[in-house]
Amino acid sequence: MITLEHVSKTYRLPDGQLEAVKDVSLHVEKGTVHGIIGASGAGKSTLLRMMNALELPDHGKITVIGRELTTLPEAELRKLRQSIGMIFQQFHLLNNRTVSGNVSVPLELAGAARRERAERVRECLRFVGLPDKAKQYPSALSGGQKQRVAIARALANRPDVLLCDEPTSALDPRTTAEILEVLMHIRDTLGVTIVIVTHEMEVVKSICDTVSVMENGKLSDTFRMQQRRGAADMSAFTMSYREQLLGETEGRHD
Ligand SMILES: Nc1ncnc2c1ncn2[C@@H]1O[C@H](COP(=O)(O)OP(=O)(O)OP(=O)(O)O)[C@@H](O)[C@H]1O
Repeated sequence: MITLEHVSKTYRLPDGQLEAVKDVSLHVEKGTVHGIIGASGAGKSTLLRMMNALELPDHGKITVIGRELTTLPEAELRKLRQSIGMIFQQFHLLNNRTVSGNVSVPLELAGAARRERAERVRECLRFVGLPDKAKQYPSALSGGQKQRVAIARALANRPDVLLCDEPTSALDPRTTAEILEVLMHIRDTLGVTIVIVTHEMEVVKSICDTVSVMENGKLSDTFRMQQRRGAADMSAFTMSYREQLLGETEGRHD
């Protein structure tokens, strides 16, 4: 569903350049949740943003839903982006539009008719459990409710892929668990392929089928979560992400 082949990205800065992503290759299978975990500045968000061409790589090939993003003309890229939803840590809702208005935005951009939009907005708000908030403005909602609205907006155009950039980092543990439930429901009932960038181990443990670890712009490890065994009795400071998540060190999955 998503394939990256030898992808690199360098940012040009006033005083030099910064290699944010270095020669990354990765395959995410259809209908799975793939986690990208790693320290701050490792390049996780940059990698995610390249999966819908919000950032373009300097080198390498990115294929999403069978289309090579790196060679698509802008008009086709815009169309393909309708099949790739995205949610963010800070929700990015429009404060001057109601909940319904926010969910309606991608449908308006896609040229959907008013009646079809209204029906789809209702469906999406029901899906995320907020049918009664349609007429509220974002300022009247809790963080968890705002993220549900952002998820409803991301689902409006029936995407095949959902990209999540630290979706629970601004939320408390209980609300985090609720949002992760919604994401699992999306994978299980809609078959959407989900990529989730996080620095929270618990998020990966709860919902990821496969995981990549990013360090200094490179993928240092990729593995499946069902290889999980007993928790190792080691300090989190000396254990690799793989050991902390799986309690073992074998079984590389590329
Ligand atoms: N638009 C940009 N211009 C210049 N440098 C950037 C830009 N975006 C990111 N960077 C730099 O690239 C590196 C990787 O950043 P990125 O946000 O991808 O990492 P991250 O792992 O997602 O970090 P965090 O968890 O803190 O969000 C960092 O050093 C960052 O400062």
